[in-house]
Amino acid sequence: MRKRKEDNPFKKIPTILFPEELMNKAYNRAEKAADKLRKSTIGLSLYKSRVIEEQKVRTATSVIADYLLNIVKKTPSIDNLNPFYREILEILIDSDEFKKSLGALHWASQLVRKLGNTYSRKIRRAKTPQEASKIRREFFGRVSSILKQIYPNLACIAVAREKLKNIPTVKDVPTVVIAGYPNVGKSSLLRKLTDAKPEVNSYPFTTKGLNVGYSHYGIQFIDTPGILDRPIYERNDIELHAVVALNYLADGIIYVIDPTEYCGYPIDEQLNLLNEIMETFNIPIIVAINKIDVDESEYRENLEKVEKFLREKGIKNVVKISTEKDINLDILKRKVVEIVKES
Ligand SMILES: Nc1nc2c(ncn2[C@@H]2O[C@H](COP(=O)(O)OP(=O)(O)OP(=O)(O)O)[C@@H](O)[C@H]2O)c(=O)[nH]1
Repeated sequence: MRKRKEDNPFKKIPTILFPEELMNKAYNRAEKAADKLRKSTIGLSLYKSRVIEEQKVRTATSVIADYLLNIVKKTPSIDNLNPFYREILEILIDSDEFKKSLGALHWASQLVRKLGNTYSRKIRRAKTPQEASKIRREFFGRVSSILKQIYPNLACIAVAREKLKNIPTVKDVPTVVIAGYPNVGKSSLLRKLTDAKPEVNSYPFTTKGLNVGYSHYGIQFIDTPGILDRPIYERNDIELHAVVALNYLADGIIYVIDPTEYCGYPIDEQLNLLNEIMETFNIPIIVAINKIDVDESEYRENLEKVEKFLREKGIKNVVKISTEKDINLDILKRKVVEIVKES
């Protein structure tokens, strides 16, 4: 599966309670349950205290074991994760530690349940109310030390949750990524292709944020400052993961070229990056030659270079545009819809 098919799966991870908070929750619930029984149970004091202490143990067991198991169940399994999100996860957290931590929570949940059964049985055999209460205290002590043992694992999941839950949900709609050197006109183009003001989302990909815009014809456009705007071989590990993530996400790429070089980047560098992107992504590319409102005599030589390059590479999806003067943007939109349909 190449494309993401679900919303941000990390949003489902429940809030992580730390050992002390979880123990407090278990104590409180156990006390409440015991209170109810105190009022409703009649009988000799030994029988009554056994029933009450057992209730405390059982309530605490289910609070803690269910809570831990719920985290494990609601946390997406890395192996089944859509590749787009898996790449993001690799960027943000140590996935081995994440897996190990989930394993630890599962282990702790089962152990607490087992202890709950063992100690409940012990309480039923207690010879005095004091003994029943001592056994219950011992149970709480053991559970507390299990939770302390998994403290680093809870912390790992909590950190992962914080980092992952805010990844904006990139909608499950056809997606086109806009690439090109800085200042070639990518943000202007994004604004022209989409209806509302694009959302700027913080993304693990880049410190600059990721601009996402939606069009009325159902396509999502993403501008990726900091990622596809200079040579890919200069990328660090994190950014390489980001490139891979984009590869999973995109149905098409618009590569914006500024032949006027007003952007500050020579045309040769712009063509090199286009070449790299074509080699890295196995996705249809449209080349948008921007700023053609500028007098052609200023950049004719560059334009010829671009056209020669495109001919040699066999790139046919090419549109000369001006985002500023709205030239040929309709043709570009039609091409976008075509390549997305094909993809
Ligand atoms: N003449 C002309 N200038 C344009 C055109 N499109 C964009 N520009 C100008 O180019 C500059 C850069 O435009 P942006 O849209 O910010 O470029 P960008 O690629 O998003 O830049 P970064 O966000 O830095 O990556 C701005 O000064 C725009 O006004 C165009 O069609 N014609």
